[in-house]
Amino acid sequence: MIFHSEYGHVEAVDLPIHEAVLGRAAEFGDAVALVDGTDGATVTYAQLDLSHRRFAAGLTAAGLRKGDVLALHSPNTVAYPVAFYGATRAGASVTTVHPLSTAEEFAKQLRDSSARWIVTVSPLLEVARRSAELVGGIEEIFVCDRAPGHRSLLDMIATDRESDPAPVVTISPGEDVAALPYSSGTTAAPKGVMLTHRSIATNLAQLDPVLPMRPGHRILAVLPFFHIYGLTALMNAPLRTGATVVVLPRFELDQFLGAIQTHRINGLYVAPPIILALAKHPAVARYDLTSLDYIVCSAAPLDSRLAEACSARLGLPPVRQAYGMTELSPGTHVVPLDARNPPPGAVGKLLPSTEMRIVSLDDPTTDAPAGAAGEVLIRGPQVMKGYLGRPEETAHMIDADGWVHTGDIGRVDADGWLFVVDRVKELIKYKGFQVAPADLEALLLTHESIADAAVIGVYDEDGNEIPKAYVVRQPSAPELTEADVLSYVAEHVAPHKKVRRVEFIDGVPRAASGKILRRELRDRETGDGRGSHGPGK
Ligand SMILES: CC(C)(COP(=O)(O)OP(=O)(O)OC[C@H]1O[C@@H](n2cnc3c(N)ncnc32)[C@H](O)[C@@H]1OP(=O)(O)O)[C@@H](O)C(=O)NCCC(=O)NCCSC(=O)/C=C/c1ccc(O)cc1
Repeated sequence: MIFHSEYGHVEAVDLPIHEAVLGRAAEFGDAVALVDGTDGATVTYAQLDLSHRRFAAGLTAAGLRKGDVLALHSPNTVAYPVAFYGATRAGASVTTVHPLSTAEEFAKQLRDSSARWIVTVSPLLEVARRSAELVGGIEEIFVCDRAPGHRSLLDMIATDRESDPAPVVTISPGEDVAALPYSSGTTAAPKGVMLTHRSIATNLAQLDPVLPMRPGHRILAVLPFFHIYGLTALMNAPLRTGATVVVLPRFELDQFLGAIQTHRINGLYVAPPIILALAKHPAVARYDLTSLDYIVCSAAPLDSRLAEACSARLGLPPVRQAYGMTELSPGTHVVPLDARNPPPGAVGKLLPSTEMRIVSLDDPTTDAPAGAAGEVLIRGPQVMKGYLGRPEETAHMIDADGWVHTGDIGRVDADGWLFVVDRVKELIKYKGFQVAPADLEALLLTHESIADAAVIGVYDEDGNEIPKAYVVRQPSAPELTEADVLSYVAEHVAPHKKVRRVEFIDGVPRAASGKILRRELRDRETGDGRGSHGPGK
């Protein structure tokens, strides 16, 4: 059985993403597009429009050509959209990079994506330089602020390029890749997710009826733009509709609450750890948060009691969940802003032009019985083009009929609300960031005192899923401690991928094929086989 959207159909948006988003920028003119939440500096729509065109011209003058890949390596700043849309206007595909990636992680992404250009910020310049050295072939590293020896975006957009106008590059929206974020998927190697101009632009149109934005609306961008959630909900969607985006470089509770108060924020798009803070942290009481109209939460499972505590404390309608994934540009389900009594725990209803199946976990060719849980399959214009250079993994993810096998287990109630109840894929979500257990296992095995290792997700006291390692010591290394293991991993990975708990065991349970029997580890964790891989609902 195929579930269809009650919101009907939207036409595919056949525009380059910079046109789809900034097409009305001239009309919005002097309205404020972006506010730097750290110092209050503003960028108007007219300035954003002009500066991204100048940056495109600067990149073209530097030698960037259509089809080149540019790595954007920055926390959220007001320059981020200028760099992103400037690069796509010049014809580049933008691979977005976690600003806290280690040089090795960044180098892997540069190598896999064949990136030739980097845009970074001065505090991250050393990592960017080291990554570039590790791979070679990088033409130039630009900085969004200023650093000796590197061209600055600020100077490039200040240049009067009347004689060197923005390049005219012909883009095929359905074919050309606008964004190339990296996803851990289910395997160790992160994979480049090819999102075309059309798939991202169409997803914005699909979100319109359920999460409308408008001029005068003020949105706080604290989740990172480098992930598709932030890129879509916090950058593309508001800038397309004339709203104002207040930008913060990272989540720091007082700064975040202060920004809501100062900038009279209307809409928050967050992940579960922020709902936790809003529900429980004493600091929340010190700020005037009465400007808030709604909160949307996505990226990881949200406990419904926590959601309820948050909305009750702030006197808001129920927290709206949304569901999606990088491979889906990202949205497929949203609890609409105007839904009166969404059932607690629902992640939403199907977006327009999106189809879904719920298939049996034992036999994916058959549907699960009505109302029963099964794997969620999705089809629609927001489906990615594929994983860059990985046809087999693409075919594994998108079947011959165009269905994306999400790896999430869900059920649909009689009113069409989707509930995500578990996950079939071996992926840990730490605060909404993907962590592939196989990635950490491979790293642990490079430690000379570790004979074998397995990693699973367990839940901490706040309900966050965290990576836990089961480690078998080498017989020659009985002195290896938990602290040794934690610090070894921390030295080699971005902070969100850190192993946060260690248990030493005599042997990793494996099938005859060598595959780790994670279910046995989970059972061992909970004693009853439930709960260690679900948010406790
Ligand atoms: C803001 C969060 C929720 C919490 O921030 P945090 O507590 O500071 O933790 P971080 O995760 O940012 O940082 C990890 C660690 O690094 C540290 N850190 C941090 N920035 C620094 C620093 N600049 N220096 C040094 N140390 C630092 C930080 O303190 C922290 O330390 P620790 O507490 O030990 O974990 C953060 O985790 C976060 O942004 N999570 C969301 C990730 C995310 O966007 N995922 C989206 C995936 S795509 C998706 O799901 C799409 C869904 C979707 C569906 C439908 C739609 O319609 C739309 C979207």
